[in-house]
Amino acid sequence: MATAFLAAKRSKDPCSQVGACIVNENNVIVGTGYNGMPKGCDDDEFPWAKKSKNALENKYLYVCHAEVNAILNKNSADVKNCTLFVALFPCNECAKVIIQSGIKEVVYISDKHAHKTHTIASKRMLNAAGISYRQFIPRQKQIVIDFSEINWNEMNQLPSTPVKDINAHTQKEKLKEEDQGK
Ligand SMILES: Nc1ccn([C@H]2C[C@H](O)[C@@H](COP(=O)(O)O)O2)c(=O)n1
Ligand SMILES: [Zn+2]
Repeated sequence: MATAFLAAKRSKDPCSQVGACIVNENNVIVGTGYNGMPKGCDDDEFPWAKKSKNALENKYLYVCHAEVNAILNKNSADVKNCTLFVALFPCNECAKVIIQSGIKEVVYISDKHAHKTHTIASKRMLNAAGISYRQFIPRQKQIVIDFSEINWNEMNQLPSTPVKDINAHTQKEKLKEEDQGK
């Protein structure tokens, strides 16, 4: 699920960044995706509005949902018997693709649109197709990714000297020694 949330960070949707991650029966990741405009449809040019009176100026007619992108991005022959992790419960259009792709389980975090017809239709299809779904309740609310952590010293939790700096230091010492005629 964390991988799904990480994928979501790439979405240009200013309102809802949704990510999805598919794993196979051995829990190996076979695809990730996030909500975005189709290839060739510039994420910076197509509209991200929600409530324009002109439907053509809203995102909904254009955006590819995270679940569909994850399925299309698969790096395996197929996604049969795989599990899909997704932040939001899949809509009816995604449910159709999920069913046809052979995914056997959906794990989601939020079902905030449970009352809406697209979710009710989605559940009706998933139930009929025998695809199980369950809510994921995270044990921890946050995971922090700290890129500087790799340079931290295990013993005292102080940043250790990055390799680049060690080299710079050694080079400085060498130049000093040369200057001193050593
Ligand atoms: N399961 C879902 C649900 C929604 N999305 C995408 C589609 C839109 O880009 C956005 C929803 O927009 P909102 O009406 O919340 O502003 O999330 C998805 O990819 N997967
Ligand atoms: Zn959808």
